[in-house]
Amino acid sequence: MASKTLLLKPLTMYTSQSLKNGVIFRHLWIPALVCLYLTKPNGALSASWVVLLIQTFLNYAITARSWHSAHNDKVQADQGQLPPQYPSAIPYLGNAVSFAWNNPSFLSKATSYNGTLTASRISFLGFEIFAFQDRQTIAKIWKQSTLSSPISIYVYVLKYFFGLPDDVVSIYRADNSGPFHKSYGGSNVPAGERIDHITHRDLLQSLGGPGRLPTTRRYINALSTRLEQQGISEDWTEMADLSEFFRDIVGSSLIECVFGPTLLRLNPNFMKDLWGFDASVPWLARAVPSFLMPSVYKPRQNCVDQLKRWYEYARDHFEESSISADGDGDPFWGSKLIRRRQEHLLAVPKHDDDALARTDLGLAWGAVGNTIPCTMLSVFHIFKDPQLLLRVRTDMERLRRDDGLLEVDPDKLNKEPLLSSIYAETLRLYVKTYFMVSSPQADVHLGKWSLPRGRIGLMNAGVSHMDKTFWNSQSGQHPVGSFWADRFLTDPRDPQSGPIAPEALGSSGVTRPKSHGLEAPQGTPAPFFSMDGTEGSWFPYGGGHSICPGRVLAKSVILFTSALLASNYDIEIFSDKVEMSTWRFGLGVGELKHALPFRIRRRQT
Ligand code: HEM
Repeated sequence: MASKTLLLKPLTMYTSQSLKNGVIFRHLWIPALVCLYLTKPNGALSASWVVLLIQTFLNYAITARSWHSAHNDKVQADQGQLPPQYPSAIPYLGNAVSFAWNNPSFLSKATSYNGTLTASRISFLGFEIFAFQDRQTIAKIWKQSTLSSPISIYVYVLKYFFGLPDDVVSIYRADNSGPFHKSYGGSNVPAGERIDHITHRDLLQSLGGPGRLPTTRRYINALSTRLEQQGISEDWTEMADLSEFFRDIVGSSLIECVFGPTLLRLNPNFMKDLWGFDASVPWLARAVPSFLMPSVYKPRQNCVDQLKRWYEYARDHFEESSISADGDGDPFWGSKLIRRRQEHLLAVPKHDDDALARTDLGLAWGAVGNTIPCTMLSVFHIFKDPQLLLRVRTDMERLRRDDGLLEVDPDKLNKEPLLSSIYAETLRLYVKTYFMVSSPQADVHLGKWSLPRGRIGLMNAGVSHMDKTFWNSQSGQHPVGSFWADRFLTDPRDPQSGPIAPEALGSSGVTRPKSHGLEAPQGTPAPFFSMDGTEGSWFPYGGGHSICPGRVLAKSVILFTSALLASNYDIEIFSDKVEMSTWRFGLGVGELKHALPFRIRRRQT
């Protein structure tokens, strides 16, 4: 009896569930076509088309009905249910066409209901993706230790973006031990093959830990030297494109502060090839084979060859005494981070110079890919608004009087309220990265929704960054799609100020940002910068343990470059707007559709 119940229960559950979800009705075309085939009436072909058309309509109606009812049914906040399926007409194909055709607009539609961000299951080509965009769920995702390892996405990126050979990728694929010091329970990956942990430990210590300040100081020196070398005088110099200027001057300075001056001295074309690689990334991400587009693969190979040449030279010339007094920099390897990667990554099985060069290409691209366009866009907005430029210059005058700009403590600069707000607003407006998470071992409960074991969860920063119900627009004066330098400033005297819309405050525990003692020293309640409450809505760097390890360095680069240019130069940009293409949607900052011609001169002092 018991065994009969055990057998029948899943069957009846499946049938009633299937009826409820309309699964049975979605496959009526199969018996209909079989009947047509067996009876072969006149006009069978046209009748088959009619059957398929009716079925398409029926499918759409059924999935749309369950999509609406899932959102209209009262769901308890902590129920942990599967997100509803986004309506689609054709089984197997699912939402593939809309997803590929206009990805940004499809994703926005598929993850909102009645103007509120939500979650949905998007199906295509037999696959199912769990798209989460509501801020409560995203904030929960960042806190889940089981979703901390980016290894599943790493495997794809290393293979397709950087061309890591399969035998090396297999080491990453086999590593289920997680990024933490202690392996995940159940994992028996040997310590020397814990590539997730080995990579992250060095990145976190060098970019977020003791290595961050020396690296930032090297950036400050490299940038100011490069700008001096441009020979920009007090007379205007015209240049063809602000983006090119930043890629060259700011990009080289950032690469130099991590990889040292020798890489660029030995390989004068490295930056050109690195940006060539950056332009190829959307093709590589779509796995376009090299025999169809060999030109897409050329800059990547050039970068790898140049990195390998540099390794040989640095090995021949580096000595312990080359390390600078701060214990971090050296002229050959550039930084402790690179020395550690040489030591630790080459010790991992299957890793040789070629494999290391491909992961170092990842580090170089990770450093400049988003930082440089964001720095350029911050500077664009500052110089396009004379009032804003004046405010930044006034703030920098104060800082200059206290410390001098080149000697400024990077952590002190990073606390400047107006510059910080410009930085946060630039990233909000332009960074549209996709994030994927997966839990290989267990289902994950995310409050209202859940993510089953082994399934892929997807979030897009761009969708959340444009959430009209969350971001403060001061009653529509500063729409979410426009740049507003003060969006992230909270004025204690103005209840309408701050990053979060007053109507969104109070909902689901979101409160008005607190000053954390950042008021002006005289005790006047001056506007302060705070990101409090924006955790599930502002995530250009991702979140949780796999959050970008270079984020504080990136902020220093953006703030210092903006401060230096605003203080020492006049820049006139001959274009009033920036138009981004959607070709790179999901891969970080979009690509500008046009050049930004400008002129520059040194300010008279
Ligand atoms: C505005 C600038 C930047 C943005 C928007 C950005 C964004 C990101 C994002 C979204 C990720 C993936 C996080 C995840 O997997 O969840 C990432 C990873 C990474 N970023 Fe950044 N990043 C920036 C600047 C930098 C800088 C300046 C560096 C270093 C010098 C850097 C180094 C890295 C590295 C090494 C990784 C891979 C970390 C890993 O192994 O998981 N990034 N970044």
